[in-house]
Amino acid sequence: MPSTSGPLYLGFDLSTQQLKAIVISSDLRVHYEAKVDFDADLSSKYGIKKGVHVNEAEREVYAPVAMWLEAVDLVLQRLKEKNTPFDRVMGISGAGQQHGSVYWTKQGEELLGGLKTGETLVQQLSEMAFAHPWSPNWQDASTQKECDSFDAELGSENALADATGSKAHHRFTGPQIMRFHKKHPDVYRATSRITLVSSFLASVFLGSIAPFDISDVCGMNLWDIRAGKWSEPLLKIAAGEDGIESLKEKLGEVREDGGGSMGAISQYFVGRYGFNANCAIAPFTGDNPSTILALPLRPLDAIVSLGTSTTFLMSTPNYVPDPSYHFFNHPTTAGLYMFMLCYKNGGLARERIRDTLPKSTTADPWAVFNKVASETPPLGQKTNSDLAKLGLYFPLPEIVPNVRAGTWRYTCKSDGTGLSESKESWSSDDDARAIVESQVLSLRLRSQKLVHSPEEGMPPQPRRIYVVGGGSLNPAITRIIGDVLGGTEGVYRLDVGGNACALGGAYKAVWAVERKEGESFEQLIGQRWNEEEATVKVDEGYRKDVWGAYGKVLGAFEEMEQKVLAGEERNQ
Ligand SMILES: Nc1ncnc2c1ncn2[C@@H]1O[C@H](COP(=O)(O)OP(=O)(O)O)[C@@H](O)[C@H]1O
Ligand SMILES: O=C(CO)[C@@H](O)[C@H](O)COP(=O)(O)O
Repeated sequence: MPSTSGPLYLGFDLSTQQLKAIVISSDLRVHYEAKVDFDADLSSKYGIKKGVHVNEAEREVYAPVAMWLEAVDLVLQRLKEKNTPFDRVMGISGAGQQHGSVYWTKQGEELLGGLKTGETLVQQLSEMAFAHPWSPNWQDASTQKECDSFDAELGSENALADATGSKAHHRFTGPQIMRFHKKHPDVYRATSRITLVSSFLASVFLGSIAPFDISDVCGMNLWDIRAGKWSEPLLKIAAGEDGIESLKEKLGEVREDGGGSMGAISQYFVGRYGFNANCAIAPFTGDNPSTILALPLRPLDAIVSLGTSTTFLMSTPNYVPDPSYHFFNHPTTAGLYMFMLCYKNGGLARERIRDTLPKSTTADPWAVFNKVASETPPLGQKTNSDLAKLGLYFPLPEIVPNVRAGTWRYTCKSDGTGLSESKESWSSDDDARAIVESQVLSLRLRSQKLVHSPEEGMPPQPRRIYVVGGGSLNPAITRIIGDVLGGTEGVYRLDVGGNACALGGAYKAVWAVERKEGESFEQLIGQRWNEEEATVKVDEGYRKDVWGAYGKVLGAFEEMEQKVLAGEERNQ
């Protein structure tokens, strides 16, 4: 039953394919939800596919900013149609897909502060508020040269990872700005402010340009995490001949406090939708930092986010950066960090394999995929003497490892020896299981340094694995996650389906407004979070024999990646 009194809090997730909104009460119960699917609702107007445009020739991927503005009004309209009492919403926060950049004009800042309630956001902003109509998307792979400069600037990719939490990556905003500046110098100079997607969405609700938040800023290769300030040498190479000061002005400040209020909601939303004029706009963050806020994550618990991207997330007090993964500041708690692995070939790569199978005759488009993936034995081995099947499925150039698009199929013996490229053709049934196994084997390989034995006699693995995102609804996928990754307490789905990220944003809004002096996010949410209501166990997790079988081929999996990477050099 929707709550009939008391404050409500609104969380957003502006992701690659959708804008999602969720409304909760102080006790964290969900009362209203709505979403806009860019392909289903707006592709006829914006011509996007899976939320973006692609320029193959330059490996560019980008999204129309105007589409996001239109989606904000549309998702609020849909919440209104569900009779959401906007006048009771006392806090708003949320998240945006990470690394994307938005280029505002000076006039955009002025327009933001004087929006008329009789016209929509897209009518008032799309023409004049942006120096560039597009936002480079995290799937972009056009910045290899710029990444080489970033990796070299501090001496090595290790030094860059140590300073900023990551080595240089195509999608990271610093290399993106560096290329943007070279490719569009006049547009760059006409740019008054550069925001991330998260601070773009916060700015729309705030009615002025919002600062970066302390976590999402770590996805730029520009923020010195240890020093807690912009890295001057890295700003310098991004800024080019226009100089560091002009870029500093465009970037603005970084807000250290993930909570509190950046100001009251823009009058546009009060007048047009009836929001409470005192509704606080809290900092918005990246989609992955927001996802780890969707539950009080304990050390050694892990989240696998099965969205367009596949990400593996853990919260840790230890800053142990390495070029093979990512570290970000925690979005609400100083002294904690978010460990992240991120893969470009996530949901869409799984969809492509699904679509090679016979079409499902039921309402579930994944029914056939699930059947064959579940009925195919681990590693495709009908007997232990059969060769184990290992594959890599990258319809897009991959991030981890940094390799060209392609599909590779190898086999090895059960003990991991005898790795060789597979000579016989594999069936789509083989591929259905192998793509999920390969994605989870990569998570296991790269998270080894972050996990230890959760209890006496158990091998190093996460204690609990929470699955979120669209793919978390899939029982075949969650079973393979348990088989490969383990989880001594099992695999759990956050029972908000694909909405964990928006839910994390809503929880952040509750904490931002209701926290007592010095009360941490973990304390406040931990006291109110109802685990039984919020999660459902979807798999047993650790099974000794099958977990051990995957462990025996982990070295072969890594060797396969090395062979493919070696082919990368030959291919260049
Ligand atoms: N039942 C399912 N099985 C597997 N994948 C699914 C299922 N339902 C949705 N998905 C996948 O989830 C992805 C979208 O998840 P979502 O978390 O909403 O993504 P994002 O946040 O990146 O927009 C799509 O790529 C879709 O293929
Ligand atoms: O690039 C990353 C993280 O580094 C991606 O996780 C993006 O942040 C977008 O993810 P989706 O929410 O669209 O899957």
